[in-house]
Parts: sequence; C-alpha cells; structure tokens
Amino acid sequence: MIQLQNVTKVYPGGNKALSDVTLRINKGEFVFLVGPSGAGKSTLTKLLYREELPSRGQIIFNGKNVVRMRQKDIPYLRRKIGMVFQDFRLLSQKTVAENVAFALEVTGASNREIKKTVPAVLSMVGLAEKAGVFPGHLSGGEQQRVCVARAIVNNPILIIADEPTGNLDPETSWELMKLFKEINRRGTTIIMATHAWDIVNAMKKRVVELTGGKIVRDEEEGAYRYED
Ligand SMILES: Nc1ncnc2c1ncn2[C@@H]1O[C@H](COP(=O)(O)OP(=O)(O)OP(=O)(O)O)[C@@H](O)[C@H]1O
Repeated sequence: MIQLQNVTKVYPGGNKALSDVTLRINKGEFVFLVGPSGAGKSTLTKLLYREELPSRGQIIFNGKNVVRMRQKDIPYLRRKIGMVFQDFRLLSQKTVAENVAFALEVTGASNREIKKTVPAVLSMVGLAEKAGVFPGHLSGGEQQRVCVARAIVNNPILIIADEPTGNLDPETSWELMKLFKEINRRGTTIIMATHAWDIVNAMKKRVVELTGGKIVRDEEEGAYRYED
C-alpha cells in the first residue's frame, strides 16, 4: 500500500532529514516509527501526505505516485489519510461534534451523512456524551479521542499518528492505544511515530527505527531499543 523507494529529503538550508530510505508497508499493518529526536520520523510522515516533497526518490501510496501527483489530486490523497498529532490541534470555538463534523464538511459530505456519521464515530471513541462540549472543557485523553474521531470520520485507509501519547499520562495513553488497536483490527493501516518505549514493547508490532535519516532496524514484533 505504501512504498518509499530510495527517498532522500534535504530541507532548504541543507538539513538532510532522510537519506536513501526504502520502505514498504502493507495494508492493515501497524507500524511504530522510533528513533531519537531529529531522526526523520516526522519528515517521513509528512512525505506521505505530501506536506513535503522528497529531494530524490519515489513514493507510492495506494497505487498513486505521490511525488508526481497534481495539486488538484492532493485533497483526495489526504482524505485517505487520517492524522493525529501530539498537540491535538482541535478548533477551540467548535464543540466536539462540530470538530468532527468539520472534517466531513470539507470533503463535501451532505448534512444527512454528517448527522448520521458523527454520533457513530463519537460513540466508537467513547465520547457520545461529550458531543456538545468544547475541547477546552475536556481532559487531554478525551481531546485526543476527539482527534481520533476526526481522523477516522472519512474512513481513511491509513492513520498517521505523530507522538499521539506525548501529552498524556500512562493510563490515558493505554486507553488511546486500545482505540488504535481496535481501529487497526478493523483494517486501517496505522503508522505511529513515538518515543513511548513501554507502549512499543507491549504492543509487539512492527518497529522501524530511524537514526540520522536512515532505517537502521525493521522488525516484526519488535521492541523499542535505543537509549533516549
Ligand atoms: N522544515 C524544516 N526545515 C529545515 N529542517 C527541518 C525541517 N523539519 C525538520 N528538519 C530537520 O530534519 C531533521 C529530521 O527532523 P524530524 O522532525 O523529521 O525528526 P523526528 O525524528 O520527527 O524528531 P522528533 O522525535 O524530535 O519529532 C532534523 O535535523 C530537523 O532539524
């Protein structure tokens, strides 16, 4: 489903974030991206949804060439990818339900569809009762679950989570991981960049480790190894 072929990314100014990375991820996989700060994890995810372009190499996502994709096709690519960030990025002036609905509205969904889908997704993440609440009145774990609801509402084939538990306490982090596990079980591919070694060790999923922009390890049922 995802193929990176000899991908190198040099940012303007000369920072080399990725160096000759080749990686294949199949549909339905759960992949942890680990590695020290600055290893290139975020850069790799940004290349997938074309927030950044590689300096060299090819990226294929869902049968499409991401690098050569025309500007008008980028929204379709992004609709297939749900994003979850460490810092939530919810709209503070909109309620929980409105935040989730907004992700549907921008894709041109009908009101009928929105009315049907939003409650279903909120109940899946365990927030049906919080639909009318503003994000500022929610705990960190609840806010992150709103983000997950927003990420899955368009039925993406891939979820990219960049350090999703970075602002959560251990117990809340585990609750969130259960949710990701369930989403993955239903068939959605998940790529999660994380420093949470205990979670990586317990989940026993594929681990891809980057260091200095290179893949230094790629293991099925891997563990988190390097010293942070
Ligand atoms: N927009 C940018 N412009 C210039 N250099 C950048 C930019 N974004 C990232 N970099 C550099 O690219 C390298 C990789 O950064 P990246 O954010 O991908 O690492 P990371 O593994 O996600 O780190 P962290 O775990 O701290 O989030 C770093 O040296 C970083 O300084």
